[in-house]
This record gives sequence, C-alpha cells and structure tokens, in this order.
Amino acid sequence: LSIIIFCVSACVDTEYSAEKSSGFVRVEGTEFVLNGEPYHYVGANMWYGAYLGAPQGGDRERLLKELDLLADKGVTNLRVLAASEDSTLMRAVKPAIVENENGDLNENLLLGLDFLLAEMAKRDMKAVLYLNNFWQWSGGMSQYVAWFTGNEVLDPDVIGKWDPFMQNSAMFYRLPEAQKLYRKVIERIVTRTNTVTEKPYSADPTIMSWQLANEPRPGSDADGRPFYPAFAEWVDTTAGFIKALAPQQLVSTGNEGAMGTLGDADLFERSHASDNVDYLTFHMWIKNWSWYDATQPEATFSTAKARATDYINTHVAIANRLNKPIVLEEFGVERDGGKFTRADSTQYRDSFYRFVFDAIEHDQQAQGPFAGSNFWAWGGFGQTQREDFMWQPGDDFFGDPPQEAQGLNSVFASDASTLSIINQHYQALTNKQ
Ligand SMILES: O=C1NC[C@H](CO)[C@@H](O)[C@@H]1O
Repeated sequence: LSIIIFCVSACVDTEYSAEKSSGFVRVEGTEFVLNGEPYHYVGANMWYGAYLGAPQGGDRERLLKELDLLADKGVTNLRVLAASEDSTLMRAVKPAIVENENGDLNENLLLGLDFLLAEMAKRDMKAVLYLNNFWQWSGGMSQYVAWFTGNEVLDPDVIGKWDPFMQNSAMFYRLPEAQKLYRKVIERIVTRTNTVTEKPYSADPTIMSWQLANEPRPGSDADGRPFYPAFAEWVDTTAGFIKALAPQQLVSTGNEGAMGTLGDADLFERSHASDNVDYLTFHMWIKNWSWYDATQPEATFSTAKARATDYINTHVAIANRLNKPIVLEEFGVERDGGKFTRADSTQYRDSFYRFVFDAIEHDQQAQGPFAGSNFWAWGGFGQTQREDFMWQPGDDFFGDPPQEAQGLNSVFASDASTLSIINQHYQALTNKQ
C-alpha cells in the first residue's frame, strides 16, 4: 500500500509541477526575478476578471477569448479587483464580494476568481490582486466607513464633490472596527483554496502580488496632511499582515505615487520605505490631472508628455533610492476627442502608449528599476447599448468601472493599432524580435 501511495503522490506532484511551469515572482534589489531570469512585463488592468469568471452572471466563454487575445499580444500580467463591498453608492458594481459588515463573502464571485486564476496559470500570466478601493466604484473604503460609523455613505456621484469623499474614505485607516473586518476579509481571501486547481492562493505562483487597495490616499490634497501618519502606519502594518499570510508572494500598495500622496513625493517615498512593501507602484493620468485635454490635443499633448517625463523620472529616482522595482500599473488616455466607441480613432492614445513604453524600454536598457506597466484598461470584446454609456447591473463589463463611461479608457479587441504597439513593446522587453 505504501508503494502505491508513494507512486500516486509522485505522479500527482509530477503532473502538478509540469502544470506549474512558472515560479513565484521575487524581488532582488530593483529587479523582479522569475525562474532565475529578470522579469519585465507589459500588463493590463482588468478589474472585472473575477466577475467574468463567475459561474452565475459571468461570461466564461468571453473571459477565455479575452485571455487568449491578451496572451497572444504578450500581455502577461493582469491587475484585478479581488474584493468589492456591497454598497448603496450609486456607481458601485453589483453584486459585491464582501456582502455585509459581518464579512460574508459572495462565493459565486470567488469561484470566478478561482476560475480566472486557473486560466491565467495555463497562459503563464501573473496576477496583481487588490483587496480594497479608495474610490466608490466597488464600495471600497467609504463603504467600510459607512458600516462602522453608521453614517450615510458619502457618495461623490450624488454630492458632486471629491474632497469630502476622500476625507471620508481616509477615515477607514483610523477605524479599528473597519480594520478588523478588512483583515478578516484579507485573511479569508489570501488563505482561500482555489476550487479549480485545489491550490491554496498563498501557494499559487500565478498570484504575483497582493495589493492593499486600488489607489489608497491619505486623504484629500487640501485637508489630508494631518492623517498622513495614520496612512503610513496602515501601509506598513497591513502589508506586514499580508506578508505573514503569504510569505512566498509580493505585497504592494496600489498607490499612485506623489499624486496619490497629497502631491508630495517625499511622503510617497517615506510611506513606501517599509520592508513589508516589496515594490513600488505609481499611476499616471494626464487627463484626470489636467495635463492633457482630448478636445485640445495639439495645444496640450506636448506639455502633458513633458510633465509625464518629470513624473516618471521622479518615481524612478525614488525606486533607486529605496532599492525596489517600480511598476507603472495604471496609465491611459481617452480616444481622440474624448469619444467612447470602437469607431473613434486612437491617435493620441497610441502616441501616449508608445511614449510610456519607450521610457520603460530605455530604463530597462540602463538596468534601471522600471520593471513594467499595466495599461488602464482592457475592454476587449465588451459591448454596450446604453445611450449614456453608463454601466448597469447585468451589462457587459468594460475596462472602465461603473463610475465612468464604458469606453472612456478601454482598449478594445478591435483596436489593432494600440494592440500592435503593446505587442511591439512586449517583443522589445523580451527581445523576441
Ligand atoms: O483606479 C483608477 N484610476 C483612474 C481610472 C480612470 O479614471 C479610474 O477608473 C480608477 O478608479
């Protein structure tokens, strides 16, 4: 019997190791290392990956088509929402993974995450999974605040103001009950066993990094500075909590860089010096930050690129000082004229993607810390019939979350010029010319 048991376990291991052709991404100084080689990647944001993979209400056939096309273009890293909160926020995605303040989780959506990770593993893709959101489109920190203050949720799409919303979201870091629930949710997701692969998430090399949240900020630029210490403490202790649960995987914050840290690069650097933060993230939004105006491209694109160059250089310098890799894990720009449909051109988007990729390739040639990027965002085969282009429950998912027009920043499967630029970048990064 022991001989039979030995053979069965050996056979299973062989099958398992054969399927697990890719190891864990590790950090060595300013480099990612994968299977002993430097790891550079072009990735995408696909916040809705778990939603597409869900057995109820998902679209697994579409998900497989999306993953095949992305893999074919050399996109090997996907940044995905791994926790959303049920909320009355007008533009929050429904349903949500965290169903209530008791921390009950939506098993159907987690089965979707299982399926997504299993299919990504087959394509040697890596996942960055964020476990909360500073913004309203998935419930996020402001929903936690509503749960544990008993206050009405402060909805930016209702009050039309961002500063009070951001200050309210940032209360999350200072609410012990909210942090207790957040850690309960983190523990349940990070220690989940994938029902498809039967592999514990924390032992799955498909998951490159756990991320504290999407774009966590200390508060509003105007009034958030008094709360910076609580934010920095939260980063360090929460990242440490996750590292203890998943020591083989990386931890990152999901922060935007200086623009997501009260506009202060020094505060970004200080909050990311924690040994529990394995690599740096930054985001770059030339339109959101009013550097670029899609309705006046000739007048604004050059200065936008100059500001983007400064922003990149500032953050690469911080990565060198902290001796950590850095990833531009969100960047994007609208279609020409700020339009939303596949029929609308993408001349300036393509030019901006090429600009970003050139900066990354240049840094790679100089053995710098700029390890990769994830464009925002993959819309693929998503379709909408909404005249206002705004998502409603049951609609297709786009790269644009529900608070934004479906098509705003989405790259579609039919965007051949953009996909060609992405693929050329992949080839340059991996010398597969
Ligand atoms: O994380 C984010 N950053 C910018 C995106 C585009 O505006 C936005 O949809 C998302 O909340």
